[in-house]
Amino acid sequence: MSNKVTVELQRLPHAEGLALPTYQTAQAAGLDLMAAVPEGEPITLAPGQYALVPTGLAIALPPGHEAQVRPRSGLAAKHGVTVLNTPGTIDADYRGEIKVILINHGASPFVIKRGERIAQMVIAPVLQATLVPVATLSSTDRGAGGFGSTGR
Ligand SMILES: O=c1ccn([C@H]2C[C@H](O)[C@@H](COP(=O)(O)OP(=O)(O)OP(=O)(O)O)O2)c(=O)[nH]1
Ligand SMILES: [Mg+2]
Repeated sequence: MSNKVTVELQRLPHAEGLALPTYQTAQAAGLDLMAAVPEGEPITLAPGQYALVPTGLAIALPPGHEAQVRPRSGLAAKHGVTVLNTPGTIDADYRGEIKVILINHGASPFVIKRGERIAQMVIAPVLQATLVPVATLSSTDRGAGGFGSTGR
């Protein structure tokens, strides 16, 4: 089964000179996204602070797909930095710049320089539901049990 899909990519002027996002290994799920902040003007996130970080990229996904903006585990494990709205959703009809909402949950300021890999983007198929209102739902063993109903 092929897992390849073609996605149109537009590099905005402030992405000039930055490498294209790439899959870092043969079967990587995510394309690493780079910060397109101006050279010499890094963003510094104080502990607890968040910011919208530009990538300088826009895409046109095929209908029936989305892109998910996910954290990089290395930034989370080493610096406490993650994507605030993870997974961020890029809709197939969005043509604006992809931006990453990064938050610093760590104890030290985190500096984001131009070209730094800040997040990863996973392309995924999506289903759109046709909602059918009903009076009663089909019954199951679980029923309304949740939130730890099966034990700790
Ligand atoms: O991390 C993100 C999340 C979203 N977007 C862009 C692409 C997406 O298609 C659009 C809208 O995102 P979302 O639906 O999550 O935000 P919203 O607050 O519901 O805004 P809208 O009313 O524009 O849908 O913003 C990003 O660039 N980065
Ligand atoms: Mg929305």
